[in-house]
Amino acid sequence: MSSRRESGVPPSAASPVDLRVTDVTKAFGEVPVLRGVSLMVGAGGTLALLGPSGCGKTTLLRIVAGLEDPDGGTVAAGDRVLVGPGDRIPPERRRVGMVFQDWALFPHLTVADNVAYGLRRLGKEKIGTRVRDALEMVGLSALADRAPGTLSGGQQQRIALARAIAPQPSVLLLDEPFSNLDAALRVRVRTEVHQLLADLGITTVVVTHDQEEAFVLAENVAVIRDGQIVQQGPPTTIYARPADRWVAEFVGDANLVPGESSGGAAMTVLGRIPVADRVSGTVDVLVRPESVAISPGGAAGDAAGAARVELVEFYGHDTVTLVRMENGQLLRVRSSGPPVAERGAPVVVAYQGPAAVAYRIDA
Ligand SMILES: Nc1ncnc2c1ncn2[C@@H]1O[C@H](COP(=O)(O)OP(=O)(O)OP(=O)(O)O)[C@@H](O)[C@H]1O
Repeated sequence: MSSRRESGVPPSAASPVDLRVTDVTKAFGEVPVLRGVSLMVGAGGTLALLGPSGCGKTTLLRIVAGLEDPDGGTVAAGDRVLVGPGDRIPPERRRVGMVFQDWALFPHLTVADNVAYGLRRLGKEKIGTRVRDALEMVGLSALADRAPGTLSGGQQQRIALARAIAPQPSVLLLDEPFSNLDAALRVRVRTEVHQLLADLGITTVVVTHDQEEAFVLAENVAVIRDGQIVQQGPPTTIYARPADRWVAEFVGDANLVPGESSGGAAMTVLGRIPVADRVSGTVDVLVRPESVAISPGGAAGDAAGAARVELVEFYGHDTVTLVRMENGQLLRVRSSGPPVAERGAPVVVAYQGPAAVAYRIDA
């Protein structure tokens, strides 16, 4: 896909604004769906709203877009309150563009007419320019006269994006943008969209249930569970220091290794593991699979780290080895390159990461 940098297409005319969602609540009937959600996206930044199915992500996007009204709380973009006590800007005047999960393209309209859909209040000439710019931006100028049904999934996805950016919104919302694409296409289209977002510099919220997608696309991630934000921060922080066990397991492979912690270290079946924040007492230590070194051969006597290989998964770029420790605990170990030991072989494993996060058992 040609990008703005390559094509010379001008950036969105609207200057970036920040987006602030403050204490938003929403219930459908008696069922609370959003329970005091607050988040901030810096001007021109990208935030991924990451959570499991049914936790309220789409509802929040629809509230920002104005397709749904909150029961309480405020949504503001720059100096404009989009919705809040006593304020409500109608959807068409919010300058918020949305790409729906199913793309919602009109099958009976051409690609160009789909992209022009949100521009009806502009003059004919301006509409033509905006449509051309938007299609050029997503690299699909040649397809302007086609019907959406004759395009590939990846192309339809880009048309939906072009339609959302053509009105030059201040805020762009993407709801599960790649869920309609098969696995092979998804990674390529994701990179294209990532490049486009970087070029556009529009304040963007991407909704996803896919941790990898959230981490790749956004410089900030808000993790949502049961209608509440449980953690917000850069992907590296969320991965390394998850707020609780649930987040730890939701954002990647997690071994939770029991131990006794005091004085900044926990004694575990893997030996001594340095622990962050001097958490003490009976704990679960978060050990990411790549923080475990594995070597073939048996451990001397009853030394810590003795294990046996239960399963080997070779991924090409790396290998995940499932090992069973002598106390029965199963551990996932990720090492670069090919497998180091076969199923059933004795191995020795050792912790090799930075100070680990520990969760108190009674917490
Ligand atoms: N208009 C509505 N009327 C009644 N219930 C609704 C309505 N819209 C959403 N819900 C319910 O609210 C909850 C949250 O839905 P929402 O679509 O926001 O979740 P989500 O996190 O986006 O999930 P998914 O990824 O599966 O789309 C769900 O239980 C859903 O059934």
